[in-house]
Amino acid sequence: MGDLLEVHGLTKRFRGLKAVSEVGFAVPQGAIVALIGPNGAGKTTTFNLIAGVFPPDEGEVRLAGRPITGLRPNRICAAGIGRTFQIVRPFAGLTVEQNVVIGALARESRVDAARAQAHAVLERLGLADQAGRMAGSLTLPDRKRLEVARALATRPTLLLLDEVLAGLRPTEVDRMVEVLRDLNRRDGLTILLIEHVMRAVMALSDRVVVLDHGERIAEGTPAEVVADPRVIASYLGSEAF
Ligand SMILES: Nc1ncnc2c1ncn2[C@@H]1O[C@H](COP(=O)(O)OP(=O)(O)OP(=O)(O)O)[C@@H](O)[C@H]1O
Repeated sequence: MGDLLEVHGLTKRFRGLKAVSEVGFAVPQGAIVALIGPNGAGKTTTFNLIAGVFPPDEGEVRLAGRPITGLRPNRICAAGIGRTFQIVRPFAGLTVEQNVVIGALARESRVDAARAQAHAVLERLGLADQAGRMAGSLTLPDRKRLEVARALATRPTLLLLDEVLAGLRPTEVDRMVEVLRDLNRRDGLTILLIEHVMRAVMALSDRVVVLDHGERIAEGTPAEVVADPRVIASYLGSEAF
């Protein structure tokens, strides 16, 4: 199968600092690809460039062969890219269900259809029994699942996940890994994830792209990447995994 997402020569500078420098990689249709690297490597900036938070200084992003570079976030969402944020920010004063309905309304103008879509997603993520709770009262693992639910409710073909496993206990990590694997295998959802939890990266990813100081320093299967001396020196050597 072809590539769903293609990133070519992406560059972004912040006041002279090259946060992302000529980064290129592809996410094949139906694959799970991980973006890893030390703090400040440019991972979230790369997500922001893909999701249209700001345009790149140079480079191109294509979704299913169509250029989407520099489009606004709502257009990128409509094109089929859903994302979560590193800092989980649900509308705390709204219920879990209302939060997910808002996600669904990004792609669906009828409220009843958005509500049905929200229910399906909550069911899928095991959050249906929490639908009436205030989002602000959820535990961290449930807030993380709500964040995934909000992104999924936009009916993406490509899901961008920014550290959805951070702060979870090992059993909670395993549960989320199962949810993501199921979304990928059963629904054919293509996933690009930023993750520091290497156990999950190894378990989930078909391919891994490694960034350091804004540059792509390695790419390969999980086994290839963890054996790469450059990756060990810049990142894995300092990670407990
Ligand atoms: N909006 C911004 N304005 C100025 N500098 C920024 C901005 N966003 C990111 N940076 C800088 O760009 C570099 C890359 O940051 P980025 O957040 O993309 O890294 P990261 O790999 O996601 O790191 P982490 O694992 O800590 O989330 C850092 O030096 C950061 O300080």
